[in-house]
Amino acid sequence: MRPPKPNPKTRKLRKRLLAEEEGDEVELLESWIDSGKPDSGSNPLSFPPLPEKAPVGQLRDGSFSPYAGCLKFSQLPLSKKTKDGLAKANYKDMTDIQRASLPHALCGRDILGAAKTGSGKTLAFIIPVLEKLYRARWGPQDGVGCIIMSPTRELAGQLFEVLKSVGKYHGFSAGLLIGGRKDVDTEKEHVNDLNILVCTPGRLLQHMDETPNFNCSELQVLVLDEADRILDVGFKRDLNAIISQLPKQRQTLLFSATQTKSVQDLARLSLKDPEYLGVHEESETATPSLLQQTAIVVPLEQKLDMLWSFVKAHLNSRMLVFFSTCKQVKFAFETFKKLRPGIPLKCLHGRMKQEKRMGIYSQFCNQHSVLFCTDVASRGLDFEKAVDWVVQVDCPEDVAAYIHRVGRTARYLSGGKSVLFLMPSEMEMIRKLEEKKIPIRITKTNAKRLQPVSGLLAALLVKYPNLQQLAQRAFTTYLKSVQKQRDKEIFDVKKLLIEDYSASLGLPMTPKFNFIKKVKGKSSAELSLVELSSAKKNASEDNFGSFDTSKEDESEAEGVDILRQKPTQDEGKKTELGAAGPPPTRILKKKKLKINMDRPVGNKVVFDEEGDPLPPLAGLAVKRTTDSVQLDMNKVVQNLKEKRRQMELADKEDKALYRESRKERRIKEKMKRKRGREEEEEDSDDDGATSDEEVREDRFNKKNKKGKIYFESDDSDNEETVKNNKKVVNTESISLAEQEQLALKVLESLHS
Ligand SMILES: Nc1ncnc2c1ncn2[C@@H]1O[C@H](COP(=O)(O)OP(=O)(O)OP(=O)(O)O)[C@@H](O)[C@H]1O
Repeated sequence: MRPPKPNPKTRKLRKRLLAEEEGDEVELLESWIDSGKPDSGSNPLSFPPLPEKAPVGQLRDGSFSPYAGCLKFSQLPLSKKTKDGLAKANYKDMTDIQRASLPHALCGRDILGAAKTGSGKTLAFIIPVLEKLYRARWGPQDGVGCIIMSPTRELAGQLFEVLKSVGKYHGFSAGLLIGGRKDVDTEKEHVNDLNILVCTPGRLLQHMDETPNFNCSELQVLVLDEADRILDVGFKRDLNAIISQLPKQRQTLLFSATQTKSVQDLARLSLKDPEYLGVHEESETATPSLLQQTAIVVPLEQKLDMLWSFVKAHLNSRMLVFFSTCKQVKFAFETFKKLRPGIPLKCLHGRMKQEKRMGIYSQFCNQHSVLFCTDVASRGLDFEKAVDWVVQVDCPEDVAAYIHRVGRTARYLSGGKSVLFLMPSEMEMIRKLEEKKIPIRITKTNAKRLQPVSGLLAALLVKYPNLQQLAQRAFTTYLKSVQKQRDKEIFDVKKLLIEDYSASLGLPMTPKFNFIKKVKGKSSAELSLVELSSAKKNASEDNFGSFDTSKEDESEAEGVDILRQKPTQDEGKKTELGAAGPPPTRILKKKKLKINMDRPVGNKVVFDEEGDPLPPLAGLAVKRTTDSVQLDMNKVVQNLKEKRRQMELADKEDKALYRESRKERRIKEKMKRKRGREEEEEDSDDDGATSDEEVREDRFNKKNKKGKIYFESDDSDNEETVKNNKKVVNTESISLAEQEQLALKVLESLHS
């Protein structure tokens, strides 16, 4: 069907001719756009998606907009300033999503735009924003006219750059409002003068809460890039608070490669008859056609070996490597850096300072290197020079996350490759990917090409104790992240060979953690990690096959078997760098660990026939065979129980002490803040948040706490502080003589 020609007798055309005569570009644009608008018609969300190859720009009534056949930006009713900006940035031909959405967006309609990663969604909303404000003759005095929101700071920065380049001939003021910047006060002074805000939800809300007279009541356009992410639970509170402060009369544009169609989500945004434009829905694949995707089956304990081998085999590539948590990123980065693979390594995660994050981002754009990162880099980022490989060491939380991660390569017209490490227990992910039209080839590990790195890591951990801590944190945060995943079909922490994983990080002992409760009907409040892995070993045997439990079971029956020994100094030297090879076999079981808790690590304990421990060397004389060593198990168990009780008591005391000191510290911090020394909430690397999601959660809580200091006078901690302060002030303000008298009185009362 051909686009209808505008009737020359219409009022619209007369208006246009008049505008042409007067040289009024805005009037001209308005009349052009009016002539392309459909007269009426409602657009239910079930509006059929446009076939990829059909002409885009179809209107609700089935006809085509006069601009439907446009292939170039120059054919659209755009202001000269925008056209010049586009030409200067070398944008000439429109991509599918731009062709589909611009005719609607320019008419002022709400849009739900979905198109593959790297297909040019950014211009599909930047252009309408500029045009809307231009046609409204928006000026500095009009304040905030448009808000463009992004889930991450890096992406916000990138959008801001595109806005600056395409909008360079317009006179609008625009600002980048993202967390982690220290100049929030300067920002507060200027934010009211800005016409376009490119921001993350947290920072925008901060201004809404704290900046005097911050006003968005005249907002014309709201854009959510990566809309499904911003509408996700992680941003729910922030977004709801923001939306409640925006006028309902506005244009709303939502874009993402994995668009939400949830009516609930859309209701939250009060969309009006939105156009759903899923330009690639009919496409054979949901990912870019030039992307080659592979999955490799890798057991958890071989993931780092595999990564190391992969990096070593691709030294001339630009590679993005995704992990689940910040600590894993940090661990892999710090250890691999020390092992010098022969290519620059970088890391990017939500716990880093903002300047550093931005620095890393631009360095990675300009240099062949490997960037270890969390999902903070998974969405929207368009690296200046093409990324060759996307490696996913940990399985993404869902198909959408997969699409965004791999979408960092094969962007626009370029090709790219991706590889996903999948554990045997995660193979269900393949089915889910295929179901969503993601073509992925599965391969198996080539054992010959695998370069084991665990031995090297173990040596590094001995040499650098801080790395040991990092390894422990990487270990725990990873397990925690698996435990927290919603898709239990894929993620099951109980299927993991935890001890082997710990060994693969180079850890001499499997760390304990206590966040998994009640396994297989056990009612103890907290089970140790080792208990958990023993409980599940049988279940996971099928998957991993190679784990030989027979010996361990035998020795456990004895109840007093040898603990895994910490390498002596000499042994430690043997495992120095270069002496690659798997770490010594690890024999860790619940009971062994309990014994281990009671005495210094690294000593082999041998028991006599009464079940009493022998001095270290006496053990050498004891021949350890099941027949010759008859142990009184009851006594041993009783001993252990008693020791455990003592440990628990000591633990309780420790906890009480810790609580006390934490309380004091909190009081001090609150006082400090009260005195006006408010600090940015960034980057305290030690507070245990695991993923970027938790980092954001942390920030939210901190922000709330900050608020409470000023408004909650009934806080008991606060009261105490105030009372204490009063006391201090009183004592300080009385004279020395008075103080002596006071002391005497106290002494007297004590004597009597
Ligand atoms: N019309 C165009 N002509 C040439 N290049 C374009 C055009 N539109 C976009 N590009 C380029 O394509 C690349 C990807 O664009 P963009 O970042 O907007 O993709 P996206 O769809 O938003 O991706 P993602 O879903 O990952 O966020 C960018 O480098 C951009 O400069």
